[in-house]
Amino acid sequence: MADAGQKIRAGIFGASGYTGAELVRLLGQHPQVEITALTADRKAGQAMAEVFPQFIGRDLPALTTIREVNTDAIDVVFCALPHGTTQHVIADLMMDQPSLRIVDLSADFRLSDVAEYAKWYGHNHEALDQQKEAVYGVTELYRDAIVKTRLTANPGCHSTTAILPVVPLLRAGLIDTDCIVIDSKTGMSGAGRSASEAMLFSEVAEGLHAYGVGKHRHTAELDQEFSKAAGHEVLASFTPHLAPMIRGIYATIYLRTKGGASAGDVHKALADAYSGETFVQVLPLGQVPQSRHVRGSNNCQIGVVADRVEGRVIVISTVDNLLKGASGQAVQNFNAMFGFPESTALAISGMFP
Ligand SMILES: NC(=O)C1=CN([C@@H]2O[C@H](COP(=O)(O)OP(=O)(O)OC[C@H]3O[C@@H](n4cnc5c(N)ncnc54)[C@H](OP(=O)(O)O)[C@@H]3O)[C@@H](O)[C@H]2O)C=CC1
Ligand SMILES: CC(=O)N[C@@H](CCC(=O)OP(=O)(O)O)C(=O)O
Repeated sequence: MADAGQKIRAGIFGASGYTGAELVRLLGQHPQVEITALTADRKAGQAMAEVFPQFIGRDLPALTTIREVNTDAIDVVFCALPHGTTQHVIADLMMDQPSLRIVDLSADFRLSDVAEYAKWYGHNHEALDQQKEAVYGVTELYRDAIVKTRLTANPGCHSTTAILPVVPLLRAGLIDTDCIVIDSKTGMSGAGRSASEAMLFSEVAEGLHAYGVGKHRHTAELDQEFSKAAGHEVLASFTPHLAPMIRGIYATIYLRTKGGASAGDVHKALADAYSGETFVQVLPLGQVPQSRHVRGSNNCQIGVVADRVEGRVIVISTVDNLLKGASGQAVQNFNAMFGFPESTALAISGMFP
């Protein structure tokens, strides 16, 4: 538990990116945080307000390289760098500054099996000691471990959206583990600010397409978390799609129930699992969520609808990829790690319309 009135000094690595900017926006409203370092790569040397004019008038440190950061003057690092690069940055930080705590938004520390990491990411993991300390950061599922860890590995945006509804159903033994089908759509900001020409307005607007079909990296996170929840290996089908919107993940999940469980039973299990949670909202049975209702908030809204085919149920889950899918959950995890109420700086409803 942090002392009352004590300000936590936060460094945001990768502050010139989309998730970095969202961290600056959120932490600017956190009464117990002082942002003392912001880093960039190509944009190092610029003022934050030059890169992101929405921050004009805010008193923020200039963007520097990571090497220029005085790590003695920070208590927590929010690391919003590309995967691959991240593992080396975090290994150095954890070796140099044992008291530092880190919330990593990249994929580098999410998979506890480093052979799986090498398979899905195409290179070996080279921070094995640090990997052993990492806790997978779906706050609602792993809060007890997150409170104690030095390194929280914030989950992927598609992964968070699917894991929140599916894991409680696996734990309760309500669904068939052979038949989990996740059809997930994402907004374009999920690809980051340095995205390729495939993210141009003219390539994405007025269309919809699947990508990473049968081989998207978040499949590995789903395998890990679903297998843990079921107590045996579970392989789900997962296909992401790029939708012509800026923010949002919207997952339609097809499930087969076990032992005659109804949509009502599924709904009750989810409502019970999240009854004490601020950020996961299970809608009344039959009500369908919309991405626009969680946009700009840290909420995940879940709907449960009976399929006309007996024994099947359709579960729909949606988050804002930059909030519950990334920076919002990172702040939620930070709050848990430092003993602040989890909703500090996150008590914001969706931005609608
Ligand atoms: N966008 C999203 O919805 C989500 C993103 N994530 C993950 O979060 C992380 C950040 O994503 P996002 O903000 O979208 O990415 P962006 O591409 O928008 O930003 C990347 C940031 O990292 C900096 N950077 C890039 N390469 C290096 C390097 N070699 N050394 C130091 N700094 C570097 C960039 O600096 P500069 O601008 O100067 O080049 C920029 O600040 C990624 O790992 C991503 O996969 C996770 C969940 C959701
Ligand atoms: C639209 C788009 O490209 N989205 C990204 C997901 C963003 C995310 O969660 O990224 P990491 O798992 O890499 O941290 C993707 O599908 O790769």
